[in-house]
Amino acid sequence: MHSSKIINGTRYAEEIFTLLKEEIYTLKKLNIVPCITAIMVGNNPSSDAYVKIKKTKAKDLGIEFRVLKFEENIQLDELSKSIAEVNKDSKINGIILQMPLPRHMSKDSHVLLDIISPYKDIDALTTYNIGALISDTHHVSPCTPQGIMYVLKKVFCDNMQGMNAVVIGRSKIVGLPLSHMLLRENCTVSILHSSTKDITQHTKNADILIAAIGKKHFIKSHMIKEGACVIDVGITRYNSKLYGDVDFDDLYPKVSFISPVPGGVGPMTVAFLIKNAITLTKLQYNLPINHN
Ligand SMILES: NC(=O)C1=CN([C@@H]2O[C@H](COP(=O)(O)OP(=O)(O)OC[C@H]3O[C@@H](n4cnc5c(N)ncnc54)[C@H](OP(=O)(O)O)[C@@H]3O)[C@@H](O)[C@H]2O)C=CC1
Ligand SMILES: Nc1nc(=O)c2c([nH]1)NC[C@@H]1CN(c3ccc(C(=O)N[C@@H](CCC(=O)O)C(=O)O)cc3)C=[N+]21
Repeated sequence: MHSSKIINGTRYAEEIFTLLKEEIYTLKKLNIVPCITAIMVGNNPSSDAYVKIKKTKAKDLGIEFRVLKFEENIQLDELSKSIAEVNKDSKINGIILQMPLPRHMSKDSHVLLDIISPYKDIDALTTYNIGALISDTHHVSPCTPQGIMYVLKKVFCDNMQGMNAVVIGRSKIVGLPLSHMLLRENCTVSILHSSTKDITQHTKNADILIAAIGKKHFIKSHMIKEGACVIDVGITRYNSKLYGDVDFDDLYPKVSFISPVPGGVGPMTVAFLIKNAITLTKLQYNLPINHN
């Protein structure tokens, strides 16, 4: 059982990195150094910050991390060709197409993602890997939802059966895959979004509430049930400070568990990104993979 009310994502991430270090060491003995490439399009200060965090962690662990940056106004054809080249490069084991893409190409994001081989798809966002998750035949799944499930399993000692889980947000990278994973743990899942009529009516019913919206301090204490477990995914940068979707101080007295921003879900995302990269590298070399 988790001993404090505050879910310490940084500590859980360290737990995962300790295990991953051993796997990286084993690969090294076989002369294999996993190599990740992040593809960035346009200038987005948040994306720069996130990619920097990923790169620093990868390098710390002895994993190679390359960044390929393209101009915002690059043509779709040219970008597609470049992604295909990275995909073909046998030295590159895992690819991240950093989201969001510039507005003018966001409608084409699935076309661009599907250029990536499912065996190099660290974010598990290709059509194949989304299908594999649903059919339970996946090797990798999206990083942030994996990180959230890891901490929830710790908090609830692997038993979430019958709990009401309410997810706000239905993106392909967070809300949607997370909802599926909660369903697989036998939670009763509600997915809320921008057209949901009475958000509070649903959130008040949540034993587990997950906010993945991107709206600063959207969740206030009157919106939750006494004793709820609240996971804050949203990150808004405002005056160079980070804010979650949850008003932490307001909710704190009422919750059983709460994840902070920063120091909650973010570090878990990075941990599972590295884990996925190692899994994909092992698959490419036909080595046995660790399912834990
Ligand atoms: N900590 C971490 O590791 C990560 C954090 N994030 C952060 O999480 C947040 C969400 O990211 P992402 O899923 O990519 O974002 P998207 O913008 O793709 O999705 C946001 C979701 O929130 C819903 N939404 C927006 N406004 C409201 C509202 N007023 N009421 C109810 N629902 C609303 C949208 O509904 P609709 O579908 O109807 O538009 C949409 O489904 C962002 O702040 C992002 O920075 C993201 C990934 C990892
Ligand atoms: N293709 C793709 N894959 C992603 O995984 C992806 C993406 N696109 N687009 C954006 C989101 C966001 N994201 C985060 C990564 C690290 C932290 C993180 O480490 N946060 C720390 C510190 C944040 C800081 O100090 O800036 C924390 O919350 O404590 C957060 C968020 C990955 N994303």
